[in-house]
Amino acid sequence: MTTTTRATIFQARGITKRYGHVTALDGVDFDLRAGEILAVIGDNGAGKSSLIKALSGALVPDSGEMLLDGQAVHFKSPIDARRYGIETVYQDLAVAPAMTIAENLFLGREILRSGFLGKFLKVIDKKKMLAEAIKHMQDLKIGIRSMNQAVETLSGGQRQGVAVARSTAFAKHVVILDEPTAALGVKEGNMVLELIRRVRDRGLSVILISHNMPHVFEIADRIHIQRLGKRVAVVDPKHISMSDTVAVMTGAKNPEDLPKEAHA
Ligand SMILES: Nc1ncnc2c1ncn2[C@@H]1O[C@H](COP(=O)(O)OP(=O)(O)OP(=O)(O)O)[C@@H](O)[C@H]1O
Repeated sequence: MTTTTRATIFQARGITKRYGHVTALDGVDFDLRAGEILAVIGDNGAGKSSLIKALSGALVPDSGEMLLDGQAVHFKSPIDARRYGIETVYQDLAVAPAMTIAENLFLGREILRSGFLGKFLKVIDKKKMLAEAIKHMQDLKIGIRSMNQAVETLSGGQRQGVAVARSTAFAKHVVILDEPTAALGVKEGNMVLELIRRVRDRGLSVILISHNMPHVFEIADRIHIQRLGKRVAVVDPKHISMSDTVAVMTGAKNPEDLPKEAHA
């Protein structure tokens, strides 16, 4: 199925967020289709983080609406968004460095089993968590020698892999990745791009915030361009050049002047 024929699964309409006299989001619209990688790009201050925070429940907009599978949703916290199968990996990763990979994968969502004192006293089922962690990491082809390794002993790319694996283990619909390759070298960045493709190929939709235009062009099915708190265009990276995309992003080019096929 091509990305143009896919159903829209997550939508936002007219989202507005003001911080005092600063309008971070100025009636922004957003559409994510099933099984696509949608990149969100924009200059500093364009409102990318604010948009992602609204979509992931980390920020409650002043106005506007969000629809998941056509149903209105109101997220008051990231926990609400997670309940609907939307998981976010922030740039600072929030992995627990001293804990093992398996423990990190299930952090805050540990698998429990009945303890010796009967069904009323639950204990953490380490064996099951380890088995599921191994399976999940293998499914995503993340090569790690031991799941019992502390995360602080991993490379940057491997840590990013653990954070992505954790989000995809629990996401039913959407994975939001905030600058997942920003701190990585070329090889590790490519490894993470490959991982993102695998996540998409498993049927999840991915929102990717990135400043790295070559990465965006390599991996995105469509690109949402954010400017001054609004969505100014959604473009098809197969039918637009990187320089025209940047020109729209910075305001040097009017999106209406793009050829028809550049719009997605
Ligand atoms: N908590 C806040 N308090 C006040 N102003 C804020 C706050 N968060 C964001 N802003 C302002 O809102 C606008 C949009 O910020 P946002 O962080 O969403 O943009 P961005 O596109 O993610 O930028 P960057 O690429 O620099 O991270 C900016 O002008 C920013 O200064």
